[in-house]
Amino acid sequence: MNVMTEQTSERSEAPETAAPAAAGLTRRALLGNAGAGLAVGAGAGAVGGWAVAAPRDGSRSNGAPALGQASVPFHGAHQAGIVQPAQARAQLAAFDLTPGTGRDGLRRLMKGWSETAALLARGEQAGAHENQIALDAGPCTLTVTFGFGAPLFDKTGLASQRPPQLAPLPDFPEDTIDRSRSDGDLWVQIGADDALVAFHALRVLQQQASGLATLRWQMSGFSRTPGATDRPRTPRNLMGQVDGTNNPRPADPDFAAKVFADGPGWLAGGSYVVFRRIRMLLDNWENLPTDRQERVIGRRKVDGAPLSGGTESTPVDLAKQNGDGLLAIPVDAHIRVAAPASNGGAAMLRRGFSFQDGLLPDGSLDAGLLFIAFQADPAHGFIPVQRRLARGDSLSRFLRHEASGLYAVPPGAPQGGYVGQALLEG
Ligand SMILES: C=CC1=C(C)c2cc3[nH]c(cc4nc(cc5[nH]c(cc1n2)c(C)c5CCC(=O)O)C(CCC(=O)O)=C4C)c(C)c3C=C
Ligand SMILES: [Fe+2]
Repeated sequence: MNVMTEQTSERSEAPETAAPAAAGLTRRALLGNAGAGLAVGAGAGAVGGWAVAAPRDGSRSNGAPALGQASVPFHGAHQAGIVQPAQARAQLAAFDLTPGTGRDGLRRLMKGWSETAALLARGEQAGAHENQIALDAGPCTLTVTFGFGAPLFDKTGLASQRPPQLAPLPDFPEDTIDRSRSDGDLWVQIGADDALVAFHALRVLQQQASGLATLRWQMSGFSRTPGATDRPRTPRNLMGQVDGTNNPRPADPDFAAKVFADGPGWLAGGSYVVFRRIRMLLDNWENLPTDRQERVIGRRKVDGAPLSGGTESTPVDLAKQNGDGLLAIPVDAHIRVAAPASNGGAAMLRRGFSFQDGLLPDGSLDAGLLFIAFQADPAHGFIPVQRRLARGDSLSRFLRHEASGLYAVPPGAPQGGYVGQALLEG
């Protein structure tokens, strides 16, 4: 049974990569199941209008394994953490290479990090750097995804291998980017359906990097917890919108062409990821009546259906007019301005997480979206779309782009190999 297929309607088309970790190898097994029982819920109760009766051992009432037992293999053609649905918790971070690390040091680091990520993804202990933070948890769908930032290539004598697509992103109008929370030599995206499991993975990787790379920035994110809704649904963001509906789907014939890079050789089957920390002006947003919020996005808030009619999954009709002759989806609606049809076919796979980092000096919430988008080429993905959004999107007046990064995401590592091997040993 595959827990991943239960998570949302969008998720059900993801490849079946999640599986129960082998019993006897999990951290939980090491403690004799003492930590089991909390993954889904505690006892019976009414949540969102429907009754929950979670078995005390943490297993699903439909016979699926407990949430904590679901695992996503680290090894494969593509890195884990791209096509799988976003987990409940995320740790995002960038590291800078320590002066003198060079290509040999980076090779050692990527080898060690890949070994650790593979162990943790199976629910095993981390070896020399184990700190027991997640000792009694299963793998909890942990994924660790690595990316290489542009400066890494110069620092390791690999400038000739740096793809032109890694050129710095342009400045967009109204950007207020804090460079100390942006960029970096190495990007790490950790996702898991448990906060301790995600934190544990980052802490272990940080300690393992000692002497080779230091943490440049770190951010925590979250999305919907599997099992929180009555049935699998597309998650909502902190503005209350259903977010992720019109993402490319793995089953689409052009999915790979949109998401995976076809070169240079060491990157073939990899991707490019754009990261943006986007703060939401929630006080302003929430002062807007729901019907105006819906016209800002172009979809209904209650169910994510396009304003051109139908249900969430109905294709958007950008030409549809209301009885008054006005466009059903306004000219400055987010889904019109961002659509591939408005941007020469530019597309990306969005896989973001919400964030909430306390209060700003003016008392407002420091909260929003850790926007993450994987794409075959940022020049035919994020860059043209963000250019148009910054000029003509009515959502942009409720947003502040505060941090940014662009990284090349190498293909997945085969069994016994490590991420970045083709670059570092090529
Ligand atoms: C440059 C790319 C994009 C940024 C930045 C961005 C920010 C952003 N988006 C939302 C909320 C929604 N976005 C939706 C759709 C959507 N967004 C983008 C691109 C960016 N969004 C695209 C390409 C699309 C799909 C357009 C289409 O083809 O229909 C939606 C609608 C539901 C969905 O399809 O996901 C919402 C809601 C926020 C809150 C935000 C910044 C914080
Ligand atoms: Fe969007």
